[in-house]
Order: sequence, then C-alpha cells, then structure tokens
Amino acid sequence: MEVGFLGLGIMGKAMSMNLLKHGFKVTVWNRTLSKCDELVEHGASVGETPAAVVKKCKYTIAMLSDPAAALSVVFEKDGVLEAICGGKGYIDMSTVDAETSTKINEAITAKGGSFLEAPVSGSKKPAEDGQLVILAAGEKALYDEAIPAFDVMGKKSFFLGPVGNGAKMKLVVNMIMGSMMNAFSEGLELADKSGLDPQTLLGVLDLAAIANPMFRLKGPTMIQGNYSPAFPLKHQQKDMRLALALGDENAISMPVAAAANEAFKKARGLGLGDLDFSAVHETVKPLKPASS
Ligand SMILES: NC(=O)C1=CN([C@@H]2O[C@H](COP(=O)(O)OP(=O)(O)OC[C@H]3O[C@@H](n4cnc5c(N)ncnc54)[C@H](OP(=O)(O)O)[C@@H]3O)[C@@H](O)[C@H]2O)C=CC1
Ligand SMILES: O=CCCC(=O)O
Repeated sequence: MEVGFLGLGIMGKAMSMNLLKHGFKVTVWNRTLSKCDELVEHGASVGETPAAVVKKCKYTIAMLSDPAAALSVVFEKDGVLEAICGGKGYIDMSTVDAETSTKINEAITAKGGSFLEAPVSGSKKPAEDGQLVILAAGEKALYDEAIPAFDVMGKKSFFLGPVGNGAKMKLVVNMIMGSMMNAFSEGLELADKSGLDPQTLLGVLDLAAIANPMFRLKGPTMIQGNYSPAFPLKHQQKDMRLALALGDENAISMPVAAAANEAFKKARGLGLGDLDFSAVHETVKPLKPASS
C-alpha cells in the first residue's frame, strides 16, 4: 500500500520506518527536508511538499508538533488541502485539541476526502517497536482501511467515534501522565533530601499499588539527571495547556493539572523545553547559590 507520511520528528521517523520495514511503500515529507535522508536510505520516496505527497498517495499520515503545525500543513500554500479529493484519506496522528481536528476534518471532507484523527499513547521506544496505542476517531471506513498500517505502528487501536473524541482521550491521558510526572519528581527529591536512597524508593514504588511503566522507565535516568528527549517537555506542556482548556470548556476544576502545567512552563522558561518531559524534575531541585 502506498502511504504518505508528513513530519519526521522523534515519533514520525520511527513510525514511518516501521511502515517501510513491514513492506509499505512510503513517501515522506518533512519541513526540514534533510530529515528525509535516513528514510530514503531505507527505501522511502520524498515528496517536495505536503500537496505532492497527498497527490501521490491514497492515504497520508501526519505526525506534527502541535495545532499550529497541524493547521499549517493542511491550509498553507502547497498544503494537504490543495491535493486532497474523493478517494483519498488524511490521518492526523499529532496530539492536538478537538477544535483543530474539527477544522481539518471540515476542510478535508468539504473537498471529498476522508479524515481520521489518530493520536497515540506511547513514546519513542514504543514507536520504534510498533507498540503504540492508537486513539482514532472520525471516518470509520478510513479507520477500517488504515488497520494494516495501525497494526504495524501499534499494539492496540481504539475507534472512539466522531472527530474530537480521539483528541480528547489523548489529552485526558497526557494530563494524568503530566500530573503523575510532577508528583514523581517531588517524591524523588523529597526522598533524596530527607536522607533516603532514591534508588530504594524506585524499588519500593515498583512493588506498590502505584507501580507503573513510566516510573520504571524514567526513574533511573531522572536520578542521573539524564533527560535525553523521548517525549519533549515542550509538547507535554502543550498537552497540559490543551487539557486545561478542555477542563475549562467542561467546567471541570483541575488544580493538580494546573499546578503541573505551571511546573512544565517553569521548566520551559529554564530552557528545558527540548529535553525529555521528565526534566520537570529540575524545577523541584533547590536553586544553586550564585557564585561570587
Ligand atoms: N515524542 C513522544 O513521546 C510523543 C509525541 N506525541 C505527539 O506527537 C507529535 C510529534 O511529536 P515528536 O515527534 O515527539 O515531536 P518532534 O518535535 O520531534 O517533531 C515535530 C515535527 O513537527 C514538524 N513541525 C513543527 N512545526 C511545523 C510547522 N509549522 N510546519 C510543518 N512541520 C512542522 C517538525 O518539523 P522540523 O523537523 O522541520 O522541525 C517535526 O517533523 C506531537 O504532537 C506530540 O505531542 C505523541 C505521543 C508520544
Ligand atoms: O504524548 C506522549 C506520550 C508519551 C507516552 O505515552 O509515554
């Protein structure tokens, strides 16, 4: 099957590589075109613009940073909208809000194309291993047609109904994850500064009711202060911001998420936005005294 892929960041590169490895013909595009080179070495073709990719492929997948990027790739010059038409599908797997997805859906379907939002749970390693959890919503027929690709990229796909439900589910999940990451950071620091061994804390947590893969994966690197990016902190803060807006719309008070968002914003202000979201741990640490 000929599949287009727009956006070769941490996630898009791993996901499109998996499609290639499993025999899909893939045509890629990335704003910074040089990022296509590695995919080409593995058999991908390159489209010069998003419109060129859509023109060539029956289905095009996008994995872009945020709502502004998702909208620009569709609506700007040489964008998806210039080439989408009846018989073609567009699947946006970026994490965005329901409003963004709805705008894209309306524009694509107005031109006869079909649309699916399909954000994912799981980070760089699950993307490399084809173990993502896919949260799809929109055109059910396109979902059914995309199953072979989803089966390669993910371990489980959910179809959640009308456009917007995939985006909302993803934001709820990441709001919980971002809040947990902040509590975990505070716990690691509290253990350390009160004279406990943070490694022992990890061992205790792993046997407790709150054991989870995130603590298991991120704990050891956080203790080392290693924040090599799997999920960039700036994207986690974007997800907190969008989840809080969803809470606002639904009159849900979320003081824990709001505090977590502030911590991620603070981390961005400290220049940590391109590091892994676990770098929020640094915001809990006491400031080093200024040298005289
Ligand atoms: N990393 C993770 O663990 C996960 C991320 N996500 C979500 O997936 C999406 C991608 O994440 P990730 O791969 O980590 O992000 P990256 O920051 O690694 O990649 C972002 C991609 O978006 C492109 N981009 C940014 N702005 C624009 C624009 N204005 N026009 C066109 N392209 C643009 C970048 O292009 P360029 O190379 O030119 O900068 C790049 O291809 C995000 O929505 C994120 O929230 C979801 C699950 C897990
Ligand atoms: O959006 C990013 C999610 C990262 C994860 O699920 O581990």
